[in-house]
Amino acid sequence: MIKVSDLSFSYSEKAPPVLADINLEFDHRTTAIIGQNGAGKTTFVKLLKGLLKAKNGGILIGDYDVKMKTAAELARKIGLVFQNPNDQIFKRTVLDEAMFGLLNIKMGKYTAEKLAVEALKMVGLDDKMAMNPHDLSLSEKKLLCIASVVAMDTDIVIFDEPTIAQDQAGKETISKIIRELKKKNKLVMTIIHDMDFVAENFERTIVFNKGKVLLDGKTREVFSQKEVLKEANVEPPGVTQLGDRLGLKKTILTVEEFLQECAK
Ligand SMILES: Nc1ncnc2c1ncn2[C@@H]1O[C@H](COP(=O)(O)OP(=O)(O)OP(=O)(O)O)[C@@H](O)[C@H]1O
Repeated sequence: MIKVSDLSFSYSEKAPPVLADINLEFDHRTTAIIGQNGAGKTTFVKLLKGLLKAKNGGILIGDYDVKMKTAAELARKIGLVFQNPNDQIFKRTVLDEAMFGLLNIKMGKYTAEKLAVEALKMVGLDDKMAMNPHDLSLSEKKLLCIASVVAMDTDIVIFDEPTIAQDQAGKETISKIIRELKKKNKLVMTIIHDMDFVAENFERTIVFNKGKVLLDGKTREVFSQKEVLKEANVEPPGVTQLGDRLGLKKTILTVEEFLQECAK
């Protein structure tokens, strides 16, 4: 679905590369990209979305060469939910905000409204459609941003730190959205520091360290490699560490798994 070949990137001629020789392929597995601050995750995602252009290397999304496509063309293929909702929201009502991207790609008003309402239902904001987005809580603003991207029905949806400002109910809503998008055969990716959420929701995990891929594999396998993770200053989820300290053989990803293993 996405093929990244020999991708390198620097913000300026003189600066050292932020990303160096990245080769990755993405299929339909839900995929988390993790790594400490400054590892290059956001830069990578901006390159996928065409917000930055790389001089070296290539990115193919299906048969699209990202370098050759306009922002509008890429908007139909790949959606990005920003970390900070205030960077994304600017319309006067929740419904207008959710419709904005669709109208921007010249969709008819009737269809745009239908898709936007469906997406707002998915995130549980359909009873707040007439409200000003700025009167929503931070958690609701984030859900609105998710709805605006989901409404676009892109093949790829990327969440930048989806769980920030979410309480447990908000996190569960986001987990449900991820599952529904996967059911629709979308590629769901995230860049994230919340390891518990990664363990619970993502099949594949890629660890970036200093602009390179340090680990890439099934989430359980990645979190089992605690010594390598240390190199990237990444701590496995709390429940994984607890299971390890108690000497459990299996790498534990969720509280349910922990309880099951302890009951054996
Ligand atoms: N616009 C920019 N101009 C110059 N350097 C930048 C710019 N944006 C990011 N950088 C630098 O590029 C490197 C990678 O940053 P990036 O934001 O991609 O990392 P990250 O892994 O997403 O970090 P975080 O987890 O903090 O979001 C950092 O050293 C950062 O300071």
